[in-house]
Amino acid sequence: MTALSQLAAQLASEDFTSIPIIDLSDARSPDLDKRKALATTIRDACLNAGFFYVKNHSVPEKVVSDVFEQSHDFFALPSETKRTVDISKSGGNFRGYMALLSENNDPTKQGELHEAFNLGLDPSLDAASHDEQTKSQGELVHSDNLWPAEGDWKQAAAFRQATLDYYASVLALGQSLFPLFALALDLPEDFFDDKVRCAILERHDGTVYVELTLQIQHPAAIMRLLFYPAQKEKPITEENPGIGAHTDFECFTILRQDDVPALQVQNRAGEWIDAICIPNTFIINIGDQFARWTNDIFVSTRHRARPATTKDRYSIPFFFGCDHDVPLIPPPTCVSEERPVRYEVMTAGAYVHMRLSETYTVGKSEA
Ligand SMILES: O=C(O)CCC(=O)C(=O)O
Ligand SMILES: [Fe+2]
Repeated sequence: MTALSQLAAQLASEDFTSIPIIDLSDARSPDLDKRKALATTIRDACLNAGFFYVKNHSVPEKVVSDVFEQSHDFFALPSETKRTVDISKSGGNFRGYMALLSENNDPTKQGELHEAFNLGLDPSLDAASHDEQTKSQGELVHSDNLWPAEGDWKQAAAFRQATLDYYASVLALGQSLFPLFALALDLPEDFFDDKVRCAILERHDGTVYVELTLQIQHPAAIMRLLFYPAQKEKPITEENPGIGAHTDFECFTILRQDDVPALQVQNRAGEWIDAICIPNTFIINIGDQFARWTNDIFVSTRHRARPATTKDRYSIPFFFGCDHDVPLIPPPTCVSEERPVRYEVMTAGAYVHMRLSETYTVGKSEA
């Protein structure tokens, strides 16, 4: 058995009652030993809870507060205005606005008490990813995002700018985690470089942008603004949760929550552990694509959102996958005699599309 496989078996059998907080200050340290030490703490979290907080993550707080402000204003718009960017107009591409009760992460339930605005990589950041060549891949089409028009909402341009600034900053954070995940898996630090092909550009004012070139055709990162309105008439129940119990689909999720608690993570004993709100942190959780790719060395853990019924809540999950054309072949360190390959190899795009189609009935009927 490989050392990693042995450790995975051990940590997957131990339970957790809290979620670790990991300091990312050493993520870009010139000292390899420091990067390795950080990767070890990340490894233990990925093999055990599948969830961890990160602090000192380099995303500017102003970028975060701006997008939350815009999110508040967007969801406060009249329903007709929000419907101008309804997901049904995205050609089966899961972009745009989703109204209350239009989603079911747990298919046994009756609709979820949140609204959402979904976006992916924007052509203004990467025109090349929207060309015909990309569309011919036939797996998951990267079409334009749906943005409110200035004629419908005078703040539309500021909304778009704040949302894209956040997207670019969190994309950069996500990309900076891949070398650490590689070290965590006993792989060369650059293992994921050709599987997540974005280059990060830092602007003189410190804003991080992402340089995307022609070869980057499948940047797979979907961000959602989520709004859980306070429920006075229709209380949050088992049947109508904020978000029902589920695992995420992509490699990992970078979640920012506001100060209204809701997120809970299920441990192996079946208990729901509160993922409390910790200022200036993001929560990272492993998704099913990474669990599958690593032959279940990394664990993808069930979670749900059950906000208090008396307060509005806002959160922003950012689902980071590898490029859609990459086949999910388990790396050699994740396979051993005792842990033979567990899953059929699919490309990342085919896998995510399959999972999205199961959850979003709107996207499915349009696809
Ligand atoms: O809003 C939250 O805290 C959790 C959101 C979530 O789990 C998801 O969107 O997958
Ligand atoms: Fe989730």
